[in-house]
Amino acid sequence: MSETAERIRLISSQVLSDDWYLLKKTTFDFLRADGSWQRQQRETYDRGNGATLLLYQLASRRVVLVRQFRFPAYVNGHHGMLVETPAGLLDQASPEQRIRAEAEEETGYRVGEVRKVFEAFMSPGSVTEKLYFFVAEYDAGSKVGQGGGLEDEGEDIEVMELPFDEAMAMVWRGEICDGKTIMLLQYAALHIFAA
Ligand SMILES: Nc1nc2c(ncn2[C@@H]2O[C@H](COP(=O)(O)OP(=O)(O)O[C@H]3O[C@H](CO)[C@@H](O)[C@H](O)[C@@H]3O)[C@@H](O)[C@H]2O)c(=O)[nH]1
Ligand SMILES: [Mg+2]
Repeated sequence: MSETAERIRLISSQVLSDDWYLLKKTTFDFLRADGSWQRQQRETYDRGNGATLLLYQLASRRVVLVRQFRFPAYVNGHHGMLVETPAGLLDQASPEQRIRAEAEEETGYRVGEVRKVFEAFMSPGSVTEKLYFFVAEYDAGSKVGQGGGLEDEGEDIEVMELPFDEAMAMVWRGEICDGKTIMLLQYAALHIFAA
């Protein structure tokens, strides 16, 4: 049992929305550090887990990113066209299996070996999702299709191959403002493209 199992007593759980993904409200008692029990309620948004990948080419010092419209960012004041590392929800597959398929679907690059570099909860106060982060090297022969995503799922993805230094400059200029993408680019700055 985990160290917190004895500190949590589930009281009830209510499904608020079960449409595309699952939103629940759960009531539980939590044993505080001072030994007292406190009743709390939390909403959790469950979309399953996901995986993302930074495609990089060492010799040319380039990376492959994707650009697509993200409605939730749009409703929060952004123009909505986010530049990101390719990513997808796991849908019951393993993270490695899924990221290979997703990378090819979104970018047109078929990757060989992928390396997992870390796992992270991206919004642990409300979203249950854990994201698995990968990196993989590509070369000219890796490009097997156009990418672009699945039109019937509403995906309309532009593939961008650009110098790594330009991608980092886009982070500093605020033009790349997606968390997973910044994390993988910074990983690359430290461990892949470090001078
Ligand atoms: N109809 C409908 N479609 C939806 C809805 N929400 C998402 N979709 C569609 O569901 C598909 C999910 O595509 P994926 O490529 O599997 O996932 P993703 O949206 O790219 O998510 C990835 O990035 C997220 C943001 O960084 C990550 O949170 C997630 O883990 C994953 O890595 C997309 O076609 C998206 O438009 C919805 O409420 N309704
Ligand atoms: Mg995606």
